[in-house]
Amino acid sequence: MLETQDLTVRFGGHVAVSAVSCAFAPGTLTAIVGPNGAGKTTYFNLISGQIKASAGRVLLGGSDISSLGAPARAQAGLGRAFQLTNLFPNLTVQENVRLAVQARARAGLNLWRIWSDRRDLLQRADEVLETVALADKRDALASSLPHGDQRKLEVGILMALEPQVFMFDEPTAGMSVDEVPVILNLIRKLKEDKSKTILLVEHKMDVVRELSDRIIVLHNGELVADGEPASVIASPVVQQAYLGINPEEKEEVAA
Ligand SMILES: Nc1ncnc2c1ncn2[C@@H]1O[C@H](COP(=O)(O)OP(=O)(O)OP(=O)(O)O)[C@@H](O)[C@H]1O
Repeated sequence: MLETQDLTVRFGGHVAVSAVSCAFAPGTLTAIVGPNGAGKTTYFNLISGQIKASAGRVLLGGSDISSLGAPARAQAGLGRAFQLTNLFPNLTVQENVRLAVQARARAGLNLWRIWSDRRDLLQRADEVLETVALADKRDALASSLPHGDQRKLEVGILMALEPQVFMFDEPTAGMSVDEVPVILNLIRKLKEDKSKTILLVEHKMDVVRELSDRIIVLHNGELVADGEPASVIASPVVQQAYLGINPEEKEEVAA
């Protein structure tokens, strides 16, 4: 579904992502882990087209999308949650999702079509809001929602866009303890659709271990480990050097 070939970016003399080659299959959730500054977010930015690669290629469904900008990549099927920047703060929760449903339906700017399809669009928007547990807040302004609800709304918008690839960068960051399970449940639900490819950047190893089918580890921009979760997490070199875990804490991680 998604593949990077020798993907590289340099900022001045610093190689932030270095010749990363990796393929991500449909029906899998791959966690991308590594210490701060390892290049995880930059790798995401290269895939979604936020920044331009210095070298290498990104393929989606076998097509080379390297020359496309971020909007065209989104249209091609790459869906990324952007730390709340996808939200229209002054629109209601329902309107935010409705716009995403509409974009998906490619109703575009044809006003007649928008009007005639409006009921369908709203119905689909409401279905999505049920899924992300925001139906009772459909009339609230997005800006008035607490942080956790805004993150849920962002996932809802992404779901409404129905991308082939879902990219989550620390989706539970800044959430309260009781909000975290809601987002994790949503990602679990997404996993049930075996046609979707999910990429997750996440520091919380308990989340990674529970959700992922595969873990890749970046360090200094390089791909240094790739495999099924138990073996990657258990690997001493990954624990000590790349996840910053002391050998004494190993028992805790393995538990
Ligand atoms: N636009 C930029 N210009 C210069 N250097 C950058 C830029 N973006 C990222 N970097 C550098 O690239 C490296 C990788 O950063 P990146 O944010 O991708 O790491 P990360 O693994 O996501 O870290 P974290 O876990 O802290 O979010 C860092 O050294 C960072 O300072």
